[in-house]
Amino acid sequence: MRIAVVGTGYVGLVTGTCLAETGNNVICVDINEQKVAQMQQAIVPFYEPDLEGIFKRNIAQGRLTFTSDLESAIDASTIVFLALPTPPNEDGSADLSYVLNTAENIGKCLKSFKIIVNKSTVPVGTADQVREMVARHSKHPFEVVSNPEFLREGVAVMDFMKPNRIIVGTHSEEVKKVFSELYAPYMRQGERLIFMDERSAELTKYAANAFLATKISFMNEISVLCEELGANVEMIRKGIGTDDRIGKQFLYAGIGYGGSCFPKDVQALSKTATDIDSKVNIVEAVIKTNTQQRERFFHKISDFFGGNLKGKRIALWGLAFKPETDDLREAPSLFLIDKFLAEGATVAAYDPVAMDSTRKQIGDRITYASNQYDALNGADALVIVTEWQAFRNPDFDIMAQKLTNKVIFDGRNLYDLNRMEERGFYYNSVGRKTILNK
Ligand SMILES: NC(=O)c1ccc[n+]([C@@H]2O[C@H](COP(=O)([O-])OP(=O)(O)OC[C@H]3O[C@@H](n4cnc5c(N)ncnc54)[C@H](O)[C@@H]3O)[C@@H](O)[C@H]2O)c1
Ligand SMILES: O=c1ccn([C@@H]2O[C@H](COP(=O)(O)OP(=O)(O)O[C@H]3O[C@H](CO)[C@@H](O)[C@H](O)[C@H]3O)[C@@H](O)[C@H]2O)c(=O)[nH]1
Repeated sequence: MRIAVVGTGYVGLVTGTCLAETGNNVICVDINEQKVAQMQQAIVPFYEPDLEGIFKRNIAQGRLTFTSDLESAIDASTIVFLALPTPPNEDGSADLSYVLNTAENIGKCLKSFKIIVNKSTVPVGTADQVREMVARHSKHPFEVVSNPEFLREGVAVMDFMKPNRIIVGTHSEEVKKVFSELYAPYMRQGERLIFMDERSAELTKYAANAFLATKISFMNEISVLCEELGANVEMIRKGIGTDDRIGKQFLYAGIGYGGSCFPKDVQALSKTATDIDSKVNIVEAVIKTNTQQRERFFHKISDFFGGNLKGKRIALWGLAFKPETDDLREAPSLFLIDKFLAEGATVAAYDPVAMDSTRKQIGDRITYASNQYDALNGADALVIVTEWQAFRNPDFDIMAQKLTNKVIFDGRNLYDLNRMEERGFYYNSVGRKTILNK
């Protein structure tokens, strides 16, 4: 099939590349000309494991091309995917300007029938708005489909190639046929392609993210109880996760969820409810707990130093909001950095891939270490923010030598408590007892 993908971020480029991989002809459009030039030279513009190989292969085979010219891409395609940003407005609602401006531009250049597919995360009713916008500028027939994306950064290619399910919101039988064919190569079992109306598809995406965020906030609340009551949240996780009705995933307590999706989508769902004079009590509690969780983590560190961080050197392991990405959107590291600096501490950070993106965003407000151990030189405490594999089994002897104090605050529960006790560290993690150094 001939496909255009508008927006080449984590979703758009993965979508375009993975659709090319199954034989489709894909042209990717981005407004950022520098990014387009990079992709035309077969350079992936961000870090996403497993993308580069299939990206290069499909470019070499002529099935994956790039342009900044929307009209030529629309002319060359029958299906047009929108994978555009929907960042939060100040009031928490989703900013639809990228999607609606593009819909307007598509309307203006429509010359024949197209299926316009929204892959961005958008509030209920956006498909209708896109339809109205295109129709305002075009007399040609078209369909608007809601096809929300569920991939996770860091495993995006696998998630796209082997999805748990694909949701397609459409009322058109013709579209159902086209999508059944388009997505057949990605289906392990036929029933994973779920057709529904557009509004339900739009809400399914928010419900999924809000539910996952709820699991996390729930466990974070339990972690607070664990700390107060002398229980171990990892035991609770195992204890409840083995119940199939609960499931093992997304039960990891930590420093609260971050990333480009959960914070904004949970907020947007709450705003949607407010706009219709409804109330989503659980969702609002999830947001509150998430904020409290990261603040609580900061206060534990501050309290350790008697409430005075002035002149303290903090080593930070991890900047990305999660491992295997360079994405910093709503990363807990940025929250902590702001707090540390505001309190007069200095920060030396190390992240295996997100140092360039951090430097672009916050410049030299912190120092960037060339490896994880150099970040520890003369530090009063190590704070672990992202659970990169390289942090899981570090050399504790080197750490002990480099740190001024053998003090670790671990927001990801990476280490065994007994081993930390043997090693003589002060070790403060989430929802577990604190190990006091000898
Ligand atoms: N990142 C994820 O893991 C993920 C997963 C599922 C859904 N989503 C949703 O998908 C959407 C896209 O997210 P993302 O993370 O890929 O965004 P992103 O910020 O990584 O990428 C967006 C891209 O769109 C481009 N763009 C902006 N305006 C444009 C225009 N007018 N024409 C062409 N290109 C334009 C930008 O230059 C950028 O390359 C959002 O709604 C997001 O909520 C994201
Ligand atoms: O048990 C857990 C699982 C995750 N997290 C945190 O939750 C956030 C989000 O993690 P994850 O879901 O792995 O990353 P994303 O790439 O943001 O993916 C989410 O957001 C995407 C955008 O909507 C969706 O497509 C995905 O299905 C959804 O998992 C991160 O800060 C994680 O540290 C926890 O704290 N505990």
